[in-house]
Amino acid sequence: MLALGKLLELTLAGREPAEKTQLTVEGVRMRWLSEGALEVRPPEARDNGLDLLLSAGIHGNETAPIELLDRLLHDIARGDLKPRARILFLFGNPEAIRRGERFIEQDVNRLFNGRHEQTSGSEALRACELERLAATFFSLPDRNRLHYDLHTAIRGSKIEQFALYPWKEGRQHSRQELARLRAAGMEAVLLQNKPSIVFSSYTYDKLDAESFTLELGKARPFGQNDGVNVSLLETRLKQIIEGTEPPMTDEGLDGLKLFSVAREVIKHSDSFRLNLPADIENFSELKVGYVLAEDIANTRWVIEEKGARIIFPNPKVKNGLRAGILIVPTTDENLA
Ligand SMILES: O=C(O)CCC(=O)N[C@@H](CCC(=O)O)C(=O)O
Ligand SMILES: [Zn+2]
Repeated sequence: MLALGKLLELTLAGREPAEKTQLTVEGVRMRWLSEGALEVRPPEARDNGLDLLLSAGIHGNETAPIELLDRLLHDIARGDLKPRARILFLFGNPEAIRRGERFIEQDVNRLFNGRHEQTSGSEALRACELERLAATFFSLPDRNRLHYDLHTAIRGSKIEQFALYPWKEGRQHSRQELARLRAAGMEAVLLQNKPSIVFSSYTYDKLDAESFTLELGKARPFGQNDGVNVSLLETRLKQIIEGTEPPMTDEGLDGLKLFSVAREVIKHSDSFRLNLPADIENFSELKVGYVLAEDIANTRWVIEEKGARIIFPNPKVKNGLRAGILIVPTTDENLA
């Protein structure tokens, strides 16, 4: 296997490779760009015009997606997987990955779309570098752009695998992309309805990619991910990479559940209290009238929406950040 296939090993050891560019026997070029960043380019004659960004480890303790990208890279470096797409592999927060922590000082996934400029520290610099790497990668004209930012969740979930689809004024969510996600094993998609500061929102909003955050199960340490079944996603990614994806039928989206954001619950102060059991699962339903949270100056978050469910409840976030998302079921009538 080519040494650059060991991007994860290099990243975990904090090392730069001696050789920055290597070629497989089939002429696939692997190029190390920066810590945790590697570009794969097929020979020109095989290139099918897709630019695919695969990122993981934006949160350092979310190891199943990192292991998945590591397997894909090994297959490419051995010549077992023969790309027809250009690919950028990114391990988002190398220092947090080495320490097995979600982040060190600041959550990198709250520092995109301008946020890193309002703060300082190594994670702000990394978010800036990730934006630059993504922008350079997606700068070639007339190509299809796709970004999957892979995550696992802090808690268990009534729906294990789901995607979050960013929003941009004047742009419609794509039914074709939802069909692709369904084929990749996603059971639900959350359609955003306002701008956001996460990585997938940056590539969707600023770089015109079709972009998604994918949640694949519960976060566990390296080597303990047997409970996270990524086989459908892995198969689909290999097909996307090799240009062998079976045609997608988009009718009915095969039972894919769609949700939209009703409200983001923002923690405003240290007085914030979330009235949920510590072990509550994502997608748990909340009854109308339920007092979900309380904050400074007697402010209360009361459930008003019928069929509301909670995802990513987390009272430990910093003040000013999202402490949960209230979602409601929606239909496919506004898809492009
Ligand atoms: O389990 C949790 O509370 C968080 C899991 C996670 O890291 N999710 C992403 C979602 C990003 C998005 O909103 O698209 C995050 O919170 O950064
Ligand atoms: Zn995450």
